[in-house]
Amino acid sequence: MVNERAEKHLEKLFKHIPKSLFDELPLPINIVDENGIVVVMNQAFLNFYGAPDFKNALGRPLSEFDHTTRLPIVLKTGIPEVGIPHEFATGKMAIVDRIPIFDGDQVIGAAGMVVIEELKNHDHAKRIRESIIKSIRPDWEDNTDMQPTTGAKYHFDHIMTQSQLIKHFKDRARSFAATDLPVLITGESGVGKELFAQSIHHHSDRCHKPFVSINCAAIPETLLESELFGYEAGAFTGASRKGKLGKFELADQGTLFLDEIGDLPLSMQSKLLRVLQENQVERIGGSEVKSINVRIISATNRNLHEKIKTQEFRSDLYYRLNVLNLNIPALRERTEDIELLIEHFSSLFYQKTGIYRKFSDEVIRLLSRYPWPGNIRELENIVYRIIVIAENEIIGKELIPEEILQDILGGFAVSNDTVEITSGQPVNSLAEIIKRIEIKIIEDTLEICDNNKSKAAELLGIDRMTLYRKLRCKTGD
Ligand SMILES: Nc1ncnc2c1ncn2[C@@H]1O[C@H](COP(=O)(O)OP(=O)(O)OP(=O)(O)O)[C@@H](O)[C@H]1O
Repeated sequence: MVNERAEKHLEKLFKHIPKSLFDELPLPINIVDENGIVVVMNQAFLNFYGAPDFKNALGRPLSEFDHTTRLPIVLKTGIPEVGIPHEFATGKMAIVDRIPIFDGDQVIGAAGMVVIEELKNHDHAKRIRESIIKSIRPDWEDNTDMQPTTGAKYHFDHIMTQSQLIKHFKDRARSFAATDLPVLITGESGVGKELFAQSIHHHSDRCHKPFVSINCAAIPETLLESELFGYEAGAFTGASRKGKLGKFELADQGTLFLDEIGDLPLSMQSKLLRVLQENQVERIGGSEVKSINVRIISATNRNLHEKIKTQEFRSDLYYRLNVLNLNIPALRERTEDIELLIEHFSSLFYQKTGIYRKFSDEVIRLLSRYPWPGNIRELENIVYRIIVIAENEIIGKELIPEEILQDILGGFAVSNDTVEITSGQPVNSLAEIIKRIEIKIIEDTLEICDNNKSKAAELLGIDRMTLYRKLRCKTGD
């Protein structure tokens, strides 16, 4: 279906593609104009989306029909988003591309495409996708994982590590994948719990069935029940006329990932427990009970033992979820992975944008001292943040964000690993140990500040004379 208003956009973008082709094209695609109004929506898209009403979106703002769409954002930024996992308003997950359409340097529209598995066997559609992406990014190479229909994008090869401990956890998780038992993954925020959950699903017999995830902390308590169990038409005021499938039904035969399970309100805990015990769900407002076959993987960064003690988490639910367990260590407990991950994220950035940057050894050494409270997610963000502002190919320490540098310095006082107090000289007293630690901190700060003593003194919150005095103590002057 091609709206008349689309003509001028399509002329520009698809010079070589006859417009009549859109409807036969097995590549789900929709195109919006500069105002976010839908100008193209092909049959493959409607089939994929599975909501027949969606064809009414033609000529209307896409966001009215699907609040999850990011095409309006791409219209604003003009930055293509290629091979990105996306959850549609229907709860369906897929890998999508969002490509801005330019007229000169002005964005005049954006195309959204869904990378369905069937494309693997359809050279023509694959080529069209490629030419659309290359129209905006000529050096792009396709390495998108075309397994979107399951909703899980990652598998064990995506878990980069040099740490023996993580390698051991990967082996353990592989053996968990061979079973159908519930797995509870614990660990601080950003350590890769979801990556492990998706990998287990991918490695299991359920890999061709859906992987559905729900973040129990992000959804308001009042909506959680309908999100999990669905509702019948007209079940409550404001409910959709057609009713809604819950995550359990969507995940039937596959895996349901209950993220942030430690934040699940108590009232929902008992309902969840009942479903897990009976393997049956009943939609809100419904009378029919439906049997479901779902493997549960849950994750939390909370201490569930503490929550059980304070009666915020039901122990019977805990035992049901925690049959198999993985406790993923924080990044600061596996600093040997930092360099590898920096290289990994730099190379991902290069693949996506063609921009190549190398982190100097000094920067890697400094970043390895940072405690990474947000773990790998924080490291990933910092790597991208630094690369985006870097003008030269080699990244030097001046690009490390100030707050990270401050933290590295603050960390010296508490971290034994960064201060060598047993370097061959006998230590006689606490005062001497403190003196050596102080000197080590001052030396490291000077290194960070390019030997600028005023700056180092300022960072350490001491005056310059004190800094000189302390350094003189070292040399015994
Ligand atoms: N070992 C790894 N190798 C490569 N990327 C990783 C690794 N571990 C985590 N990541 C990346 O770090 C980010 C955070 O991972 P993930 O979402 O799995 O963490 P999480 O523990 O589930 O976080 P949260 O508790 O906040 O939900 C993701 O972009 C993920 O791809």
